[in-house]
Amino acid sequence: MANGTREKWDPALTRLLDTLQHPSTDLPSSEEELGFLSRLLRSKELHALVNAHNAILGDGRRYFPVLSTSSEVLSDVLEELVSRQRVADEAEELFALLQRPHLQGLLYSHDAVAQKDYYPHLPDIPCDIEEEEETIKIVQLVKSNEPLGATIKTDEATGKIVIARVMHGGAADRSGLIHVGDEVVEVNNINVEGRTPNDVLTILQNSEGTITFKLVPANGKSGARESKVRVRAHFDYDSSTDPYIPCKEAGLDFKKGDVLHIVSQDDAYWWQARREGDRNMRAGLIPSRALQERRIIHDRSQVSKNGEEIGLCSVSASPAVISCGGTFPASPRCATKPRKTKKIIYDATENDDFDREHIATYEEVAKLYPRPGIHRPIVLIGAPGVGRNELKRRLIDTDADKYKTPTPYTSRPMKPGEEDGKEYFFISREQMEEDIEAGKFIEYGEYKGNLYGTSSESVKEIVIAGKVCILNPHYQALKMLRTPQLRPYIIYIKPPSIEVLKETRNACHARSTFDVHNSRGFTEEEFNDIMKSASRIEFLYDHFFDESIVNADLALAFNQLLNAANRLESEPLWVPASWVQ
Ligand SMILES: Nc1ncnc2c1ncn2[C@@H]1O[C@H](COP(=O)(O)OP(=O)(O)OP(=O)(O)O)[C@@H](O)[C@H]1O
Repeated sequence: MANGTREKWDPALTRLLDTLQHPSTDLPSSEEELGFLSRLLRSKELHALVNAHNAILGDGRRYFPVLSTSSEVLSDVLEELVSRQRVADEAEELFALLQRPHLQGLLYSHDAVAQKDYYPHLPDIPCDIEEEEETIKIVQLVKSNEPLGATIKTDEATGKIVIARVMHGGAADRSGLIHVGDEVVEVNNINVEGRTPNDVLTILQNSEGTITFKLVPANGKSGARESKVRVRAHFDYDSSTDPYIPCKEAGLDFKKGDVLHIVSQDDAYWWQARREGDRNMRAGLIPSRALQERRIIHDRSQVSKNGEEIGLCSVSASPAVISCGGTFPASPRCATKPRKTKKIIYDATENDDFDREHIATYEEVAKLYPRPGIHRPIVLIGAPGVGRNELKRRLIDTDADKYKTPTPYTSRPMKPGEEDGKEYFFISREQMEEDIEAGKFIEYGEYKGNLYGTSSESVKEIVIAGKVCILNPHYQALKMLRTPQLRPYIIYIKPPSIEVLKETRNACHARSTFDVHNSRGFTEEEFNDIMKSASRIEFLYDHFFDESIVNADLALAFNQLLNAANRLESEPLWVPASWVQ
């Protein structure tokens, strides 16, 4: 190695290398050991590590992270950039750079270190310590208005008071000194042996200034790692009405559709979460998926047994005994089916659409950034007659070159004046049956002895051509459409109240879609059918909807649809996590 090169290296390593060249009795004697040591000391990797170490610690300064949420800042910047990509080349380049997995990985690692997201180490217990002697840590916190962010319980086995839970981002967590399982020995010099958690609470409430805990550290520290998981909630949660939450003040309320950042899933029954976008660092408690599923199953079984809420199902859980309660809406399965006079009749069996064996609690989601030239299909779902065709037609009218709807297939013979591929693709019944069997149709049905259907291929073709595919399929087609390949944006067209429905439709002389010839208005019974169908669809599929639009005033509803279509092109939106992997 030339001296010139070596000079740039760490002086201590260079000295060591020099020593190796003049072996003394203190050094390993075998050629093999000397060779190994010399190769190790010359390796670039070791020198890079030493240089990094020196750069961080060498000048005696201590470094602190400027922020510990750089990956969240990254998401914000991406969101800002997404609409400006076309403004400047630099913006487009930055957008592409920030989406690179290496850069995102680097920022995640930075945040993990900044959040001290690694295994905490306490000093080793000296070897000569007496068997009976325990290591005690003394933690002093200044009392403020902020909750401590920890819960305590009596350990069932030992009867001692222990830390049951530490809320991510709370005061206890930020101290880095209080961990789940730590035994509380003294609070403000008061021995708490034999006391209850409530006694400890009273001591804490009566104390002023600083609070001093004497704790016996737990043996195995629970990992403080903050997860990156985001979920969309499919139910409303109000902690104030939940009698089984271990600590009411720590509960996090949310509404169906809210996106939550799950920071800890350490506890099987109570997760810790923040509402996405909420910069409040303290996490709150929410029921875990397992707990919520149990509650739903229990509620359903009670509804089907008695039709009303009764009793509680106890689930023994740490740190509390958790039970389930609540009522479940009566199944709208009894809804009268709308008369089937439309051309395309969905052919699935009744049982197929009863999709609630799937229990909707939380769905893991991730942000999908729009990419120029690749448009997500827009799917309008709703009760027959609610106005989906009307809205679709209006959207296509705004730009017929951009918004396209797939041409349906039929087995009926072509009529004079018709063109293959214009109104329909005309194929033989045998061919169509074969394709249906092979799962090539997203929906299909039979009318007056002829088959009609929409093929998945024709949807894909529109997407590949860089157009926005707009569909208004039967709701049973949702499961086939909601795939990572198509990534549809599902808009539910909701009817207004029955009074407003009648009023708006009658005022515009709306044509009934239940009538084969579309020659008359909706009847009283048909209005009722629209409402019943709507509640059935909501019950079965509302966890699939990205957005709902109430179709009362047509112009207003259309405006909302147009806004949604524009948003799809310009904003990152939450989608099932599996779609972005
Ligand atoms: N908000 C509204 N106010 C008044 N009339 C409306 C409104 N929305 C739709 N309509 C009218 O209601 C009738 C039925 O609408 P449309 O054909 O769009 O229903 P659809 O949901 O597509 O039904 P289907 O699924 O059975 O084909 C049409 O005459 C349409 O113009």
